[in-house]
Amino acid sequence: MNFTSPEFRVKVGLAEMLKGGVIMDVTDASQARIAEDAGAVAVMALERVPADIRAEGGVARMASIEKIEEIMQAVSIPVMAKCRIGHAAEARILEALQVDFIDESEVLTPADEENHIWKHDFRVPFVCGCRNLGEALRRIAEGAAMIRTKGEAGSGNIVEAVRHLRAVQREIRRLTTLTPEELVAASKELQAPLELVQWVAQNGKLPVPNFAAGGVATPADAALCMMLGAESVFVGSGIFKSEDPARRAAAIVKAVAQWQDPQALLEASRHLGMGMRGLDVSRLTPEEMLSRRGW
Ligand SMILES: O=C(CO)[C@H](O)[C@H](O)COP(=O)(O)O
Repeated sequence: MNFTSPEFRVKVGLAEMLKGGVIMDVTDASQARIAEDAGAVAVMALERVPADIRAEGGVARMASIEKIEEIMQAVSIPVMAKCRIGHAAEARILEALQVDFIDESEVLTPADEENHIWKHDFRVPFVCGCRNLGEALRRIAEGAAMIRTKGEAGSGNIVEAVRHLRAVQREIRRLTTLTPEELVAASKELQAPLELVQWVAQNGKLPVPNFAAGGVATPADAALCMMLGAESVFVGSGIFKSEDPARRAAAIVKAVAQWQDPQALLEASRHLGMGMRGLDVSRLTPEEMLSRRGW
């Protein structure tokens, strides 16, 4: 199967190099420099941070080529960029631009409500979001070399990220207890290929790195994601919708690197100024939940 091929393992190796770090959403060169100076391991180029996409509405597309180039020229760390779910043409353009990773993201307006991109056909690695193990395995089957739990992007509320991280870990643990014939039924329930289900059952983890995203607003939120099994954290609105983005960005990097050290977390949490206001996710309608996009 494709997920064990040498080409795929090279893409996964690139994802592995980002473990233990923070990937920050940025919309221009000045935000990208703030991210790099704060110690981000990569930046994610997009036209608006998720909180603005949510507030302003309209169709959210791949960022403009000029903005992505501006960001690529501004920093020396890897640059990722988002394309719409199912938008293989945006992805081909980003690949031609030589971004380091493509995020087929629910944060942008989906281009295809049934099909995600067949990512094995690309040389560039992809990251995709998930809410549970079945969604993660379907994306890996299509060729995603990195998974991130979706959380609720732009909400400033960590509750959905926690829900999704716990769901993935709980479902992985369950698979490790099943017999071979029960794994066949699990594959049907998860709507995921049996070979991938068997691999997860044998290894007790995903075959690609599992990062967290969506709603991280404080160093403590980022540390909580790591405690729940994330191997790295994506942050956007929580930094750039706060009073002091540079300070908060550095504090979140520190919290992810030292998430097991309460004293370090205490220091990272001091003197940050106002955080983003945040939303009560339980009041959002299903249509307003970005995490429900994709399947
Ligand atoms: O899809 C993403 C990963 O790059 C989002 O940009 C990420 O979820 C950011 O969300 P938030 O603005 O809540 O931090």
